[in-house]
Amino acid sequence: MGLLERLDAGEVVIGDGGFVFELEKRGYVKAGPWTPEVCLEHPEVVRGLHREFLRAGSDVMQTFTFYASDDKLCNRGNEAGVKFTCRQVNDAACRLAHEVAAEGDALVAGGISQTPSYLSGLGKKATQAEFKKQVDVFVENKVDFLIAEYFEHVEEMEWAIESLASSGLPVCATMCIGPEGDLHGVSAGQCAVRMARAGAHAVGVNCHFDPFVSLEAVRLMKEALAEAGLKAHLMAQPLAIWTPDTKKQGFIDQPEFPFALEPRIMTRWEIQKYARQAYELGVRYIGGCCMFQAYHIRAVAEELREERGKLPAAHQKHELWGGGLLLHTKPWVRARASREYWSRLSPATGRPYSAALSRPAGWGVTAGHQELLQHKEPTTQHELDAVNDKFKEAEA
Ligand code: MET
Ligand SMILES: [Zn+2]
Repeated sequence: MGLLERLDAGEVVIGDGGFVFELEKRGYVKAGPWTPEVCLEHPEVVRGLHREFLRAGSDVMQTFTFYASDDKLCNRGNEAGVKFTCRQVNDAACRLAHEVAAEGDALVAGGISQTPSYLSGLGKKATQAEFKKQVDVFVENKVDFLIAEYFEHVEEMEWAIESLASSGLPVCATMCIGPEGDLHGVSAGQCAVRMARAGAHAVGVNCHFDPFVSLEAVRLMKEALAEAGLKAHLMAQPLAIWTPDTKKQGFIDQPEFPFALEPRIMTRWEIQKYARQAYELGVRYIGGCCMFQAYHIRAVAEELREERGKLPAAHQKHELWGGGLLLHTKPWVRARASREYWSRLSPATGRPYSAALSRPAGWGVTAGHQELLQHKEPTTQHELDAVNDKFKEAEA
């Protein structure tokens, strides 16, 4: 069954988790450019990560094509100075996703994301030309559906949806926004309305915020869609870290981004709560983004086992609510084999004197950088340009 048949029948579709952050940690993606050359450089690593998510219960193998538009990939050669084209990266990514999807009953989704062309103000034609190159490869590779994800300006998202819809394939659209809406001041609700009107079959959010903040944004989207009399499936692929303290741009604005976020990682039990709340809100495409690992996806599949009527292969090594601990040698650990225990536990950070909320280190940076670290996040291209100018001054 295809994506829309599954969603129209009210089934839960479980997405995958984070590739770009995970592979950065493993040493295959560079933070900064965040591009997915690894699909060609170390295909076995990408294949292995797809397999982990499949085993954990993902119904979708999403091509690792984040930031894989030509305008983003150009001048991003690997250490050997070899450059890969959009066509090469997207084609390799499609093959890897297909290969693993065939090992289960998974769907393959081709994914596109925001482009430098849009941010540099090159306009609709140039931006869509970038999307089209990716879509052509997805269509040739016969993916099952398409996802436009990680857009923070609804205008670019509309252009992306238009490009994807021209393929005739089902289109999912998630913006990396929270309840405050996009970076142009468009509310979350209006973003959903505009995504649905542009032709998206499923709309929602991905990345940038924690599962609970993200669901708040999806709730606003749901209300606005109902008010506008529009029908679209709801989708959520949030971070697997806590971001109760973020501003408009989510975890990008946290001082810990991107190299010190580990203390914020959610437990599997917290992700189970997310899965339940997402389901109750009516979200039927439930997955994850950055920091979401296979055990988090397994937690989604386990929480929704009755609704789905099945459990994933990885469940063989994980009994519900820590049941496997009954085989532990120590009786006080055996006593933890219960829902009562894990659903009520409040974990510590383990860091002496650690705080719940963060503060950037203030030493070792220039006055110019110091000012940048305190910046109020830009919400328009004009403001972003001004901050970039300041950055250049600070560097000079
Ligand atoms: C920064 S968002 C990245 C989304 C993409 N699907 C990934 O997992 O890598
Ligand atoms: Zn992400």
